[in-house]
Amino acid sequence: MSSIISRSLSFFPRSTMSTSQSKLHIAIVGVGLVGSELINQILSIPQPTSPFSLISLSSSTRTLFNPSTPIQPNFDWKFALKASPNSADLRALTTQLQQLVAENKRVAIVDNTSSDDVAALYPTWLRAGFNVITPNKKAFSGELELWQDIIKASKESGAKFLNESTVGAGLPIINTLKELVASGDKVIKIEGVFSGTMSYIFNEFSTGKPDGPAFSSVVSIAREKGYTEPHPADDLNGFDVARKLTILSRTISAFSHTSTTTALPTLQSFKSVQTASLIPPALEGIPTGDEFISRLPEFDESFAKLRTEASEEGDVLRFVGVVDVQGGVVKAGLEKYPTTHPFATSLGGSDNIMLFHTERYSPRPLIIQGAGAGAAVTAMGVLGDLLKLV
Ligand SMILES: NC(=O)C1=CN([C@@H]2O[C@H](COP(=O)(O)OP(=O)(O)OC[C@H]3O[C@@H](n4cnc5c(N)ncnc54)[C@H](OP(=O)(O)O)[C@@H]3O)[C@@H](O)[C@H]2O)C=CC1
Ligand SMILES: N[C@@H](CC=O)C(=O)O
Ligand code: NA
Repeated sequence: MSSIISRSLSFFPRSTMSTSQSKLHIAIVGVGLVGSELINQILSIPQPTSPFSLISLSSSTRTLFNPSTPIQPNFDWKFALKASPNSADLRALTTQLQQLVAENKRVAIVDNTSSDDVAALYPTWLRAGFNVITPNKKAFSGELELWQDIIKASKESGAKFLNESTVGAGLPIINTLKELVASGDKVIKIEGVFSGTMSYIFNEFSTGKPDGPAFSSVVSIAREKGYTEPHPADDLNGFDVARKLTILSRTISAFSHTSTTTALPTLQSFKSVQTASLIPPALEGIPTGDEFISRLPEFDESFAKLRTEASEEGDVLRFVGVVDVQGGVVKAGLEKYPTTHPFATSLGGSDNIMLFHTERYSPRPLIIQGAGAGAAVTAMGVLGDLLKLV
């Protein structure tokens, strides 16, 4: 991590980074796994030269806001946030941040929640001149109108939205895709393993042998490792992959300067993606992640049967996604691959792998692979976006 930070910092002349007026004022909303790690990473940048001033933190219940005394490395922010007399109020925070913009200060708001309500505020924040940085997929993969309003608001005000960690966590997926299409390349197809959780589950569960660990036990471990969404069903129903495919499709359409993407369907939301869920019907709609995990062992036998069938054909199971621009298809589901296929041989842990087939990268695709979930790599992608702003 530190090598990435020091490499990025060396891009910026020190004289432009040190005054508090010129620093980027950061307000963080959501201090769970990713949010806490992001705070650590921001505060690990040597303070005198840091381009950032961390001025506000919000959980779902409390807020700290103090632009005159930014948060410093040894400050016990967890205790201070819990003890704060100010309840969380994003409308009030918006007004406070507007005051900073009026004083010519640069502001970025970082959403580390998975909340639709927070995501719905992005157009307001962009119009107010705040840059929006987030690993939250909701706004970019939800209703088309919100996505269109975000693009419009960013164009109107010049404030940026950056969302690298929404696909492949810290892997450089969104930035690479934007550069490919903005430079005139034409995407033919993107395919791969887009879920760290699904990757971990099937790398462990389906190795080509007829038996192995119980499905429910690998799901529990994926959750303990911090790979899953707050509710693991959001991974297992394929919606997390469908959201990522929606983000990629919309990024292609929004940042291309050619009109060669006409076959690509305009997705009304991630629900328009053809998605094959792995949730047994009896577990649909279970409200909490804990209850979901406790009921999952009831279905271990049927998952074991799928594993045995694949193994008898010399195959492994992998959950994959495709954005087929030429064929006009966007889909996600469980597939079988021979044990010699790269999806079987080269993935480990929470690895994602994405193959970009483009006019320039043809016949051999551009391939990006590495950890695609986990707090450290996700926060790094968010910090990378913040560094792009300074
Ligand atoms: N974990 C990973 O590997 C990856 C995660 N992501 C994305 O990063 C985001 C965060 O994930 P993660 O940290 O794992 O999730 P967590 O559940 O650990 O953290 C989310 C936090 O958001 C807070 N929150 C919810 N609603 C609000 C609100 N209205 N205002 C302020 N805070 C709120 C919750 O706070 P409270 O505790 O107070 O309820 C919770 O602590 C998600 O969108 C996820 O999809 C993206 C890539 C990878
Ligand atoms: N739950 C997601 C986290 C990253 O987006 C995944 O498993 O990939
Ligand atoms: Na990424």
